[in-house]
Amino acid sequence: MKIGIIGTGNIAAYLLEQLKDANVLNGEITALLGRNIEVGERLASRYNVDFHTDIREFLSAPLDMVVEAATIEAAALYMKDVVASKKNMMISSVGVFQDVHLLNEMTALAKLNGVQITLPSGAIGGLDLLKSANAVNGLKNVQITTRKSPASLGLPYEQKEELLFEGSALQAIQKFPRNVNVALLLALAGIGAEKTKVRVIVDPAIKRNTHTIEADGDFGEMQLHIANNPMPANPKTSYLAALSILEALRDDASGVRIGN
Ligand SMILES: NC(=O)C1=CN([C@@H]2O[C@H](COP(=O)(O)OP(=O)(O)OC[C@H]3O[C@@H](n4cnc5c(N)ncnc54)[C@H](OP(=O)(O)O)[C@@H]3O)[C@@H](O)[C@H]2O)C=CC1
Ligand SMILES: O=C([O-])CC(=O)C(=O)O
Repeated sequence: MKIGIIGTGNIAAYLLEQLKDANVLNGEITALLGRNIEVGERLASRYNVDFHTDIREFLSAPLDMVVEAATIEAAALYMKDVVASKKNMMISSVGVFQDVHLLNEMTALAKLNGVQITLPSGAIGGLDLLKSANAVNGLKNVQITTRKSPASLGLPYEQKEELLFEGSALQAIQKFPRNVNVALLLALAGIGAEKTKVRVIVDPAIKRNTHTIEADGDFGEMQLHIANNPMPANPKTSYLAALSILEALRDDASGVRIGN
């Protein structure tokens, strides 16, 4: 499998470093798309991949899979071209699907072009459970409480503990586009972005990015607490988010699917 990455930041660099060892995955990163030429060329020469700033040149490479690891804006800008060029795609900036019409449009485009769009589990878990719980529309309530340090939320160091936000996943992703992609994932796996409830707390005493997910419905109830180590290169992003892409790439290459 030949993999292209959109983005030249934290997750992109992590994937390049991991996949330089041919034993990690039955696949290799061959191309990068970015807008930061200095960083892009540095990564390209270090990991022996092609660097492009032009989407058409990037997509003319023989890629089987494109991993978006950039921003919601970049995902919105490029995903139609990727899928229309018959390449499978993995999207990290899941917040791009706050517009449900866009999700429907992309679903249709993927089917038309015979490719798969994957939204990896990212920095959380429990999506399998929510999907099963809602198999016959029996999921009633889903809530996520995200607690992060000021550094992870991009706030001043001296910020006191505070409930910064309480509302729907739809409102949350608009306010915190770099921090609550996970809320959109939950919404898409469950009861939608308007009904999924989100709380965001800044906590100067906390070192980890924590997400507490609560759900109930006809299946019963669940609580899942995840205390994620932040990535050193970007503390907004949890290490688990990068690991989930690696694992999703591995799953894509295997013949057996575990879960759901
Ligand atoms: N689904 C999930 O659970 C999670 C999702 N995420 C999301 O994953 C994404 C990647 O995370 P991470 O790597 O840590 O973020 P970083 O900020 O470290 O990297 C993002 C990179 O994208 C680049 N970029 C921005 N705009 C464009 C563009 N138009 N074209 C190409 N490259 C662009 C930026 O480069 P520059 O600005 O130098 O041009 C930057 O280096 C983010 O959207 C993040 O919010 C993160 C954690 C969990
Ligand atoms: O990495 C995390 O803990 C969550 C995150 O940033 C996001 O969902 O955007």
